[in-house]
Amino acid sequence: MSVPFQKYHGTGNDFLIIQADEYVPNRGALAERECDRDDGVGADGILYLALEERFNPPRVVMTLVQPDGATAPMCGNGARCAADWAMDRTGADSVMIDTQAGTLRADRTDGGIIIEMGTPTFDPEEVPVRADEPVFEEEIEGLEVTMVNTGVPHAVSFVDDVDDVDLQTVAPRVRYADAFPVGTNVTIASPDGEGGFDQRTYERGVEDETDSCGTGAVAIAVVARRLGLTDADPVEVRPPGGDLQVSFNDRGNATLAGPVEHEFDGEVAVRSPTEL
Ligand SMILES: N[C@@H](CCC[C@H](N)C(=O)O)C(=O)O
Repeated sequence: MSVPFQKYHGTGNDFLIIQADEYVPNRGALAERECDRDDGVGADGILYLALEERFNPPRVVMTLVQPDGATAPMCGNGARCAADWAMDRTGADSVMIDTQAGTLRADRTDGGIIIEMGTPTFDPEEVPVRADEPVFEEEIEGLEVTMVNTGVPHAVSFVDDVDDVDLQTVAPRVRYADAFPVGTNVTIASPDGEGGFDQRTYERGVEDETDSCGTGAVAIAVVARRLGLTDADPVEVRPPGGDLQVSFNDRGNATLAGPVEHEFDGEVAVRSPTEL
């Protein structure tokens, strides 16, 4: 048996998209196999999308299954890819994306897709981090981090030059630190001198650095504003895979904007339950 997929990426953060009503007996096993860049199609995750066209604007229920087989409550670039996918199918220029972290509005722009990212929080219970107070610029496993949740947890650290950091060595220690009951993504940023930042993120669930992370870009902008490191709006954030813009609206919510590309389509084999 096989199921069709569409491959999308948002600034290099790439996903297989599978319609949620396709029969996939073990979503975790499929993600582990097909996200592998040597033996599978290769991706940072599989997005299962259920399109509900009866609403105006149309709605999409999004579930991200990561390469480790687990689901994540939110994904900024994934949500932008999901929006583009839904807009291609419906002709709409706006859609609502239902995620485990809330319902987000997405709109088509000249340069790609912009999405409203919910309200970021430093509250230790909501990040979550084992601490009595919000964690600002505290050393955890050798890295000075500020903890924020932008849909998923990020440990944000500002450094002089992101390219000077050995992320593969530094990040796993922080990602698995005892302070984080559900782990954390690790995002480093260096100021560009004009209110923007270069970004690198080591992602929980991928267990590796990715070319871009949308919730990470928002985390950088939110923390930088809070620490007085920028007053730019939009804040330009540059992960290795492309350029993202983070803005702030009247409701205190961040928006995330950037390009999305539909790369190719294909099919992946799925096993029937009797073969598992
Ligand atoms: N790449 C995503 C974030 C995906 C979830 C993350 N790896 C987690 O497990 O928290 C993004 O663009 O935000």
